[in-house]
Amino acid sequence: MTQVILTDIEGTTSSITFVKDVLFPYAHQAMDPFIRANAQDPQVRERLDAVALESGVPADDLTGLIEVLRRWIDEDRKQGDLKAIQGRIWESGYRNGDFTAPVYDDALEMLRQWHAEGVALYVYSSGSVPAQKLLFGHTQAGDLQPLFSGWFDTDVGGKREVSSYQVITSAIDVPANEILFLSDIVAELDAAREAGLDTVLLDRPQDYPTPRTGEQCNGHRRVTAFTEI
Ligand SMILES: CSCCC(=O)C(=O)COP(=O)(O)O
Ligand SMILES: [Mg+2]
Repeated sequence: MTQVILTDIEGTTSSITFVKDVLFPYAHQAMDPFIRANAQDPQVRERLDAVALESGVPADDLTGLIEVLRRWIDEDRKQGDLKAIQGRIWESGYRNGDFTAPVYDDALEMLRQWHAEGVALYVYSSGSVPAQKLLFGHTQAGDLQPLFSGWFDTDVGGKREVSSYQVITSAIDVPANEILFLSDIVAELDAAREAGLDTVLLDRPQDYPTPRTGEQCNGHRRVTAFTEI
């Protein structure tokens, strides 16, 4: 019996185009002024030091660090320090009303229904927890944060690592087979299944115009909307 639903965001509750065509370009454009204005903020400085260590760029070379962060955005790197900095940048975008977050109508309907039925809802995304809260706090349907019982990002590990789902299962404190993980990425579902979670593949035509069938689904149940779950 499913007690908990753990959901991905990009390609699952919300469109890939919102992330790739709105959020990432916004962070790319604002990266330079944000870093120059906030490099002395201890939380930002800590992230920049980590980026310096990983990239080999000197920690005092702001221009070089900005270049690395922008390149990582272009490469869609799921890197924790980049994600934390992106979250800080998006904060002003949401607060200024530069954009709101689209959540698919079927996802909205079912998240509300599951919550009303007593199913505990959690998020697991590569986006930082603050970025997840901003997204669900600024949707076209208003603030959806109260629907969720908890949030996980790559602080628990990468989304393709089995151990990440073991950490999440322990944190939620529910047997793994009573947690249903929803994602558009088969490799993430493979890792979750190996940790004992139930899985469903979101294969939305808006995000994946060529349906993934047979072997490509690797045994995960495939749906095109939350209403089919
Ligand atoms: C929290 S919104 C930003 C999404 C993001 O940065 C990202 O990389 C999406 O990853 P997901 O794990 O939700 O597919
Ligand atoms: Mg995804």
